[in-house]
Amino acid sequence: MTRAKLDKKPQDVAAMFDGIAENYDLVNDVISLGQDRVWRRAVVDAVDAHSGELVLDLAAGTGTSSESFIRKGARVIACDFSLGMLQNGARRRGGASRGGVTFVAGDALSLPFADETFDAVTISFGLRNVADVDQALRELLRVTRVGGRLVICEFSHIPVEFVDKLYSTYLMAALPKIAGAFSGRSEAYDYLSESIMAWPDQAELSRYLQGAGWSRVAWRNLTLGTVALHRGFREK
Ligand SMILES: C[S@@+](CC[C@H](N)C(=O)[O-])C[C@H]1O[C@@H](n2cnc3c(N)ncnc32)[C@H](O)[C@@H]1O
Repeated sequence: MTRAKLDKKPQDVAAMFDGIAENYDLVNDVISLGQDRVWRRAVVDAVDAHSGELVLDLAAGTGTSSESFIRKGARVIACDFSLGMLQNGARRRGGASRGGVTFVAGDALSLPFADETFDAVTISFGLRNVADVDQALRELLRVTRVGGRLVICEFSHIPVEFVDKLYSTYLMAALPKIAGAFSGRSEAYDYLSESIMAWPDQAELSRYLQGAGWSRVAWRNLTLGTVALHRGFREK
């Protein structure tokens, strides 16, 4: 099976997600001990989508991160470049455009949308996988209307060093084995652990957002900082 490496070649990343699409949501529940549902609720609250708004859920995968927005009356475009993930999500929902969620194939580095299309843009557990984070943040800014907002949900780092070290041990030693038992694809979860450990911390990611043109950037930690929500606004 193809597994991505830290150079995050797009074809490797897309093929890896194609390979784990079938059990993707189940494995998330298992390895996060159900915390993924808490994180998703926090994203929905942070995006705070209103009825009639158009939301881009980038790197949406099977669309699990997209679903909750429609309950608030917004329409959602769930965009991803893994056709395996998109097809799995569309199959489960009975179509590629059903009940307010529309699946669209697209690359975060060159989004297939016009300037200022969306009221809000969000990306959950996707930004860490793109080959050029700065370009993805600039693309997200381009497709957001002036006054619109961005919410990023991504694995991050526990601010207490010895607890972070313990967590790293779990990531490297246990997580790929547990995920492998449920998915049969432990290599993909080796990549997950490695990419989390190599990912910038909360303050550094904030600087990336500011550098890409996002304003009023802030973050907050979830589950001790294993996950962080970053927020920004497009002001001009
Ligand atoms: C860990 S999954 C997250 C899926 C979903 N957002 C969730 O929270 O369950 C990461 C997703 O990012 C997608 N992805 C990675 N790089 C991408 C890119 N350059 N353009 C579009 N999607 C990308 C992958 O195909 C994969 O579906």
